[in-house]
Amino acid sequence: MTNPLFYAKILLFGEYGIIEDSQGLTLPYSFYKGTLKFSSLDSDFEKKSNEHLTKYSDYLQNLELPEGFELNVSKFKEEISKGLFFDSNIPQGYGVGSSGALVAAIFERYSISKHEPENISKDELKSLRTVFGLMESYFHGKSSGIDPLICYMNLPILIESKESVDRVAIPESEAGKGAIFLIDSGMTGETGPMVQIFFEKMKTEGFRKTLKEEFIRYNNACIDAFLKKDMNPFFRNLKKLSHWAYEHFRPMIPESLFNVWKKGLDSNAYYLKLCGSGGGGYILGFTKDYEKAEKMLDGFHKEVIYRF
Ligand SMILES: Nc1ncnc2c1ncn2[C@@H]1O[C@H](COP(=O)(O)OP(=O)(O)O)[C@@H](O)[C@H]1O
Ligand SMILES: C[C@@](O)(CCOP(=O)(O)O)CC(=O)O
Repeated sequence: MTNPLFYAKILLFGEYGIIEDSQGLTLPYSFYKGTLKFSSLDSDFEKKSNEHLTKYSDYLQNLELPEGFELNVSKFKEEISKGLFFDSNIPQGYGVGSSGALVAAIFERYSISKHEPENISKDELKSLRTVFGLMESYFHGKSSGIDPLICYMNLPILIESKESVDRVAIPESEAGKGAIFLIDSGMTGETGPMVQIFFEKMKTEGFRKTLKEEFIRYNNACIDAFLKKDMNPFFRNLKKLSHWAYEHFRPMIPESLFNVWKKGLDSNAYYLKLCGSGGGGYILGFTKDYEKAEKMLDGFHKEVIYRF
């Protein structure tokens, strides 16, 4: 039997806001995926992945999980010694959840109690999120646990607040002129340092105030409008969100995209926002006319993730 596949994820809305109790919306992204596999570890990638797993298994061995959750770490270690690696094309440090997919795959294979994603209640989702948060913290410091959760469930997830997450139905993608797309900044980013910059900014009262009164308001309004497919308020709030990030999330915007970020705001042809913590990796773009936006963003590598 082959092992299950775990997909990349896209945090469409909620980066940083979810740390401060905003809503968030996250989707599986099946273009990239990973699965646990055995091999003779001939390639560099396989060898390196296997080494990562060895280090991670040491962390898991010392990790206390909440009651009712336990991982069979000795089986994990035994399988690592037999050539286990995570066969994944999810780019690392790109904000699309390579470590989340890995955590979900490990949990699926080594959790002693079985959890069927189809039958999980809202309360169990909350406990799973806590477990995943602890497991994923190894990779980039404190983790919200959302990445492995979405990956494990393989369904869009609405983050309602710090305490509460639920499954959500996303409007069907359809062949229209509009698109949501990823732009490659051409460099990797690291979540830990970016989150640190965010907390540094949070020490200033002015920043806390604008985050709460503006950023979180636009963010939540975007989610609301997107789920209702209410495209005019959606784009109105997207513009505000993009402009706010241009002013206040400057260190998180990869330099290679700084000018085109502004160009989108000035022309209204498209709007850019962070995709996860930023600093590198992918940035998200939204446009009512992809053909036009694509021409304006000539030379950048793009991937369309949703059409409307
Ligand atoms: N295929 C893989 N095999 C082993 N470890 C992996 C693999 N993919 C990702 N990882 C682990 O996840 C880390 C990257 O996770 P992270 O820094 O959170 O970035 P991302 O935004 O891609 O999740 C890597 O440094 C590595 O430890
Ligand atoms: C920046 C943050 O809000 C979103 C996650 O970012 P990333 O998808 O791991 O790059 C951090 C977090 O909530 O864990």
